[in-house]
Amino acid sequence: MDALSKTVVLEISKLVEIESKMLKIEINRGRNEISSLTEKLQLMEKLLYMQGNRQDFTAVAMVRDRGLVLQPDRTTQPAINSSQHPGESPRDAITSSTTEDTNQQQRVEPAQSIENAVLEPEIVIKEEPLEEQCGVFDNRSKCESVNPVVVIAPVKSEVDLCPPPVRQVADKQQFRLDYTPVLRSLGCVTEQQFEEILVKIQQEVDRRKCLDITSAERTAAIRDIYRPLHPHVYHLQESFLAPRFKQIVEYCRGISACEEGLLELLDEMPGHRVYRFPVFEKQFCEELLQELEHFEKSAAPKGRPNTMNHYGILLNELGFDSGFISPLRELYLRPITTLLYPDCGGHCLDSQKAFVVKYDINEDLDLSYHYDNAEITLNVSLGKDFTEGNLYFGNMKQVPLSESECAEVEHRVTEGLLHRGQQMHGALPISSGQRWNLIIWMRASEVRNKLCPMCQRKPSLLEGAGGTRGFRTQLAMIWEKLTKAALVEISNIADECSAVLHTEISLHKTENEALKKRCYSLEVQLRAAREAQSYPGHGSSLAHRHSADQPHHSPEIEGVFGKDWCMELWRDDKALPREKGNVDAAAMTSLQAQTIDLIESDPELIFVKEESYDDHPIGHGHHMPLPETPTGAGIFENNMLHRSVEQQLQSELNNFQLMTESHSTSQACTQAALPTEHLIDEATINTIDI
Ligand SMILES: O=C(O)CCC(=O)C(=O)O
Ligand SMILES: [Fe+2]
Repeated sequence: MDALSKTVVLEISKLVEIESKMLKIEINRGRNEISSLTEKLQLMEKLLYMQGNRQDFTAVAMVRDRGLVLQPDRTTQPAINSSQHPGESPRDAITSSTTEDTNQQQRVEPAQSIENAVLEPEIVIKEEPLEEQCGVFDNRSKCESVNPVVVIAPVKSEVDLCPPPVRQVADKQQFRLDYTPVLRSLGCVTEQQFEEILVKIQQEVDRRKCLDITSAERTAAIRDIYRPLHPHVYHLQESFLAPRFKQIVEYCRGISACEEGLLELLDEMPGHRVYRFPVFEKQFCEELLQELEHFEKSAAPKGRPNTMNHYGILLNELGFDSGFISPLRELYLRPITTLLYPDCGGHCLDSQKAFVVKYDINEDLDLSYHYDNAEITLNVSLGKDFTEGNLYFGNMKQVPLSESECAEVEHRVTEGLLHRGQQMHGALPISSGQRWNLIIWMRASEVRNKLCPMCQRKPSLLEGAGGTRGFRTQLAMIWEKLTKAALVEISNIADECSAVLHTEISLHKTENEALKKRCYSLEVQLRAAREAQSYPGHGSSLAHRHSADQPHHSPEIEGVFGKDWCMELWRDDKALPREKGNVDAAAMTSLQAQTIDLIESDPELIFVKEESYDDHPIGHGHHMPLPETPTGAGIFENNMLHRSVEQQLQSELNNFQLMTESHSTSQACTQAALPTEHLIDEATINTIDI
């Protein structure tokens, strides 16, 4: 197993080494390209600014999460229904979902109209790891169209200029063809201006390419630097969850659960498929906020939650994913989304991007109209003492803005709003306090592998940085190698073990054979001794020889195995435990019993004893057939066997008594006169007749 661990370490080190080399290359390349693209972007900003002030439309470059969001002012985004009701304020166009919401609506100050909304141009760039921008469809793979989607559109006629793939951005001619009309309309007319834009775009592309690396670096730094205030909030517990939420989930887990039944348990925004329900307990929200504020104040590095929110926290970098967000998605949210959104991958959500967004009077106040890079989004309000800041929802992104009708939804602390990621929505400005929200963008690779939700194309997946294969794939290969190595190692160990066992078995066999012979020999001597007893004149020499050759302690057969004869092993004393001092006498009794038994009955009885030698079990095929014994066939139990031998000895002695009385003198004289060696020889061929 030690060799195995070494292989693991070796393989993983190799993998990490390759991975880091690839990352370094990527970093360098990205750094070089960033500077040139930055300039281009600046120029583009200028152009758009000029254009925004000059023309009566909003230059909205909606990036569809992975591209540039160029919007002159964020307050222009809630220009809800403005096209349908010219002159009406965006907020007037919002329809409320509940009575409470209606009251809320009446209290709201009218927002700026589109006409007066064009203030400062703003470039909002989605800041997510590249793989989250457009089609991370499996580990390390990315949708090929990774460059920003430049969607430059007046509000009333959104124009989506699909992006050329990265390679083509480098192809100036192609870019010119694709973008010249729009850029011209925005005031980009000279060759120099055009060049500058190209540089900026390229820089943005490259910046995005590095995002996963910088995120990994931040994650590592946070792990090193940051000490949590409430470590327990990182691990999802049932006690964090609102009782009603648990009931809803319980219902969804039931086999008879259906959408209609579920809808009775939720607040629904009619026609929008937006649902509201309690998610967390108030106390948990407070503790989570304390933890997040503690992190905010710490020296740990922080990334922007996305391209649109400037303030907030990426929960994966802080370490919330594995212990909190993933189980929340898998165990609690998926049963709900399975019933509510089977058509949007609600049944197969398999990853997420989770973050917290923060709104404050001196920071972000609201969030522009947008859609998410998600199949389903859960947005939970965490607090803190804010007023206003409701959400509003329009149609799915495919529906032209001019045809969209929006509705405002009150967002209450501890409650969640569940909606399709591709449904257009935004957050209205807060008027006081802070507003913190937990956002979980839930994704289904099954869905996005077919159609990228950001560029609406079938994604052609690219290998991510880190070699030709994804990290997981490589890890799987290492695992396979390890399994094979383990198999070989384990087989070797098994082979060794069985070889030892086989050797031991054959040793035992040899030992048994020798012991058998020895038993016969002793038996012969015993017999001679008996006869000497009956015929004192002839037997004295044999009796003497017996006592000299076979002392009454364990005999040794050094010539056979170079080890002591072990009577205990042979006889298996487990069933008849004895004090050490009694062993020798008992051994001899038993030996005598066996010796006679060998002659009286089938010698194979000896092998039955060996089988009960359970410290060295004999494998299949080595079992000896059980003889029919006077005490019954196949008795393995040691003391039973021992008793049977004793009984046999007793009967043997009785027989012997009878025989000595009835034997003729001549017979006895002939036997007694035989030399001992000859007797032994005869005994070994098992032909002694008594
Ligand atoms: O601020 C909010 O509640 C909306 C956040 C949101 O829609 C998003 O992050 O995708
Ligand atoms: Fe959103």
